Amino acid sequence: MGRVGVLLLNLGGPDRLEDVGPFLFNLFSDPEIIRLPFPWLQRPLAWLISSRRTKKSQENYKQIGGGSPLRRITEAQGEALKEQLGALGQEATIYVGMRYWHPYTEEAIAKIIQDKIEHLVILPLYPQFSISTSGSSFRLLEKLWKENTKLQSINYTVIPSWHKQQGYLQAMADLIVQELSQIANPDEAHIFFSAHGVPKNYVEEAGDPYEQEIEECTYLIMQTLNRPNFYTLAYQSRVGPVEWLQPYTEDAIKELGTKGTKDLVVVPISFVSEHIETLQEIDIEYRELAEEAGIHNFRRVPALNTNPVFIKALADLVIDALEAPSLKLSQVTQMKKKVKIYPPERWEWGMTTSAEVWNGRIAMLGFIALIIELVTGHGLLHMVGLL
Ligand SMILES: C=CC1=C(C)c2cc3[nH]c(cc4nc(cc5[nH]c(cc1n2)c(C)c5CCC(=O)O)C(CCC(=O)O)=C4C)c(C)c3C=C
Ligand SMILES: [Fe+2]
Ligand SMILES: [Fe+2]
Repeated sequence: MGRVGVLLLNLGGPDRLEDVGPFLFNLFSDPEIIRLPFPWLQRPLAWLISSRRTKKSQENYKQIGGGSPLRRITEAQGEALKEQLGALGQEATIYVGMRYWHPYTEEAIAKIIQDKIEHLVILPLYPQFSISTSGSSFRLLEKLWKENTKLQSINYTVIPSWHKQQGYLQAMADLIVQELSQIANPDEAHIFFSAHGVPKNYVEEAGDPYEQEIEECTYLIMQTLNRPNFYTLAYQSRVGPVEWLQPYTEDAIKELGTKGTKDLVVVPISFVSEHIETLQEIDIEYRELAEEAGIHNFRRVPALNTNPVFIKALADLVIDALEAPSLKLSQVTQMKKKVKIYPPERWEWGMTTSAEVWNGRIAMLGFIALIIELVTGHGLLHMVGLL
């Protein structure tokens, strides 16, 4: 085999407080994050939402040391993966491609071309597929591939999602056991899986498999754990006024408090690194909420980061992918399309009735907000709770 590369895909996060605004602008400029019927509206709306959200978001980043640890952790995962692959007899160069901040996916691709990589494995660091995460990165890569003939000669394969991978499930179960072992009555503790949410219409209209993969994954972790504890799955980090996947984490915590739960072990499920939503949202906001609800023993299972069992799982995924027939970016989108998932036309043009309604609402909101903002200096989006 010739030169082998692994491209790790991730979201990216602002390294410093002054990066928060431009990071948010990049995020909201992505049509997979905010769906609009008119592409020309995307950037003005992204500008509006990001500039109104920056201050609040910066306050949160301040609470975790003034920036996201995501770059540092993802790069450490890359180094550990390289070492593990080497130990298994597979030399490879690892590249990190972030969607919304440095090092950008485009930068990683430029290095891959420069290094004359011949075999490439594309591995998103999201165990479960969502249109808004891995889907967005695949979209971007598809575009880069179409534009560049040098990329077209690389023999590459995509790993769409890996939420059932044995080593990954084991690593998650191990971390939960470690946390439970610190509680006086471990069997009494309630295990609380908190997944990052997505708007409900992603699943119900666009056919995003995210909810199903999260549910399967949670179930399989509980099976691997093989303990008698009760468990709950809920969704965190809702943004904006529309309905997201339910139950919401805050509601579920309050309800458990009302029912008399005393020991809660929170497991972040949709992301493999510490980031703002584990360090700030769970550790600070949800902890406070739990305390108020009478849950006095609130614990959070750490993210996988460079956990050796997890890194071995990633290495196994890469080795299996190199041995299996290759899966192309277009095949992933086609494959999902067949089962009414990830339909590009529908996605771009909003052909379903309710997507139309939602697109219309957003467009209208954008227009009105832009005008009100210009005239009064006060944002409408702020009033409706989007910011
Ligand atoms: C699997 C994980 C994630 C999904 C699904 C996801 C969807 C999603 N996110 C937003 C809006 C925002 N996300 C933000 C930060 C952020 N999101 C994820 C992961 C998922 N997002 C991570 C790991 C991070 C943090 C990175 C870091 O800095 O540590 C933010 C910015 C932070 C803030 O202002 O709150 C926004 C905004 C939407 C709208 C969405 C689905 C459509
Ligand atoms: Fe997000
Ligand atoms: Fe988020």
